[in-house]
Amino acid sequence: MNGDTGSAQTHQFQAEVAELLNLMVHSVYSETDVFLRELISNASDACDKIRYEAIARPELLAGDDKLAIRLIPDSAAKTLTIADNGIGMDRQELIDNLGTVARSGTKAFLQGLKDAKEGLGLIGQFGVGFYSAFMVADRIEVVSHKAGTSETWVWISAGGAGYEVAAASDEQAKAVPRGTRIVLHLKEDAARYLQAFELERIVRAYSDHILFPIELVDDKGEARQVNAASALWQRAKSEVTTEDYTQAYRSIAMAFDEPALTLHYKVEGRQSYAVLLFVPTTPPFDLSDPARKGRVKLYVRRVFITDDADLLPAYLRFVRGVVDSEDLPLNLSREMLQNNPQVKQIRSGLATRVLNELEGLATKDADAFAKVWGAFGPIVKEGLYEDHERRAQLLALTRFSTTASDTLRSLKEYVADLKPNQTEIYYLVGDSIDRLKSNPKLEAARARGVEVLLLTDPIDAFWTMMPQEFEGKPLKSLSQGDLDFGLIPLLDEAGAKEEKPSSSDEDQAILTAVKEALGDQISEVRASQRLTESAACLVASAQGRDRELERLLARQNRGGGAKPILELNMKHELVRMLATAQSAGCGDDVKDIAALLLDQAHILDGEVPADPAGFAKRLNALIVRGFRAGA
Ligand SMILES: Nc1ncnc2c1ncn2[C@@H]1O[C@H](COP(=O)(O)OP(=O)(O)OP(=O)(O)O)[C@@H](O)[C@H]1O
Repeated sequence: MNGDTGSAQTHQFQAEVAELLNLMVHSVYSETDVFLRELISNASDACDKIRYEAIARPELLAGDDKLAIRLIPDSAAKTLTIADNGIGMDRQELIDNLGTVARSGTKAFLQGLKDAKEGLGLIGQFGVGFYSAFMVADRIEVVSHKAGTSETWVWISAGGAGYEVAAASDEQAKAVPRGTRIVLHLKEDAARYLQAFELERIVRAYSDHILFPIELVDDKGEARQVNAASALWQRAKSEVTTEDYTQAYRSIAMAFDEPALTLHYKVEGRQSYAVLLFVPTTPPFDLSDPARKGRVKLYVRRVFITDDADLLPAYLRFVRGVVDSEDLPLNLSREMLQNNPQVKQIRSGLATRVLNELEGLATKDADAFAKVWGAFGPIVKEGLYEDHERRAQLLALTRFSTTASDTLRSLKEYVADLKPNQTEIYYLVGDSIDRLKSNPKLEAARARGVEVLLLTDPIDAFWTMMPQEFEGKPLKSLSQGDLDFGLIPLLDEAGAKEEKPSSSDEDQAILTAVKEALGDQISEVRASQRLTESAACLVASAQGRDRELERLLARQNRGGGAKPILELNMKHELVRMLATAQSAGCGDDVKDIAALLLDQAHILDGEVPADPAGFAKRLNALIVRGFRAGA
């Protein structure tokens, strides 16, 4: 019996839990069935845990080694009980696990849940599983006995602000010799969860592939197994229907959508393992979690080991599923997982296979691939930054917005459409497609019909930092370093005879005067090869970081601050005016025009001029002077 047989202690829920419960209790969601899947999934996790722990401590299973989950409806009491003989929880675990939500991003999740019309999809993904039971119950009692301990504890809550934890009565303790028994006092409108056929239907729909038997207990106390409890990944592909896969996906990934891609195969040879992986259609909720953790579950000979084995690289963390090894030892420790050569081999094989399958999908069904890319492209691109080994394959998979088309393009398509003498793949990084499209740095490329990749995902500024090439063509930023489009013919040859950047004395004098006027706000002033219409733009040096990356880092106060180069369009009227002002000895005009050119270049990059008031003042002064001179 429990050492502490004192009266019940009342605890407050963590604020986020209280808010969550409020949402659940007053739930307007019609699909409340999901609560059962959540509780069964927790029960199954508890069975997984004890089976794993028992590898080292077999005594934990003593007297009761047939792990199972039981559903016990009681029409008279209007309760539904979900019981398991898994690992159980002690007093502190009841408080920690059922009184708080440990996951980061809870606030964002709650907001998402409030905003979403169809918020249910988020419930399981975020792991508020247990609390979803308050959609159907107005009071919940959890009686739990942790394996290997001698105490049984009861957690009780009616939603609201708090819960109670007390030592179990003798009768309760006897009913739960190990594991957890969750008694739901069903709300009036949830009475259908007392009906056997309804429970069976939900189990088949959501939890058929749970590995432990789920037994439905009738009013005579007789139990009947209602799930298939088979490891679907061990079955031959020919025996599995699309419907089976969808169900398995939903139960393994706790998802509600259809898988966009299913990989089911067995590897045999030096190492044998079965793989069942899914690419979801809708992005899982934890995709932007900074931990960037994958969730592929590792089993060893049907025993669940961990979902924390990083079986896929972080940039494939949206892939869900199972790997079941025949050869790994059951008692794999964390260190072994890190360093085990067999696990390493599995990792490498999996990543390659997933990328191959994605490639296959892109070839076979471009529309389906476009959807996958739309949902996960920005994540996959992280691989361009961190997976050097597979970079070429990843670049081939990547789809880009470009100046040439309204639909996304691959580099293969880009390279097939190169202009005569074009030896590089051009790109521009920024924060929105529309803003990039009006960026003056595109002007010279546009005049030659040269296609430019428009990169707007935050990760783009990072992977482009490293030298990249596709089929021997280097990728080149239009906002960095020197550009030489000279050999690529203009579209309108007749209209504009290609001119090399001017280097006349007058031009040189303009460049020197502007540099003098702007001082160390810029590192250099030079004649531009990229501009045909606009007067000025800012670029980074060939050795420095690209402009967009500088901006990103500066925004996060992480360095940045390298001085840009100001490029001038020597044919532009405003720039030519500098020469006139200079020869007329109007030093102030030269200064104002130079400052204005720099401010314009910042604005065209989507930035605010360093001194907005000064900018407005100078602009006004110049306009007034212009009008006066013309009057
Ligand atoms: N039947 C059970 N047996 C043992 N522990 C349980 C049981 N049910 C819940 N728990 C514990 O309570 C925790 C919280 O459960 P909850 O359903 O809220 O989220 P979760 O299961 O951790 O997340 P997810 O739903 O994403 O798997 C679990 O992680 C587990 O530690």
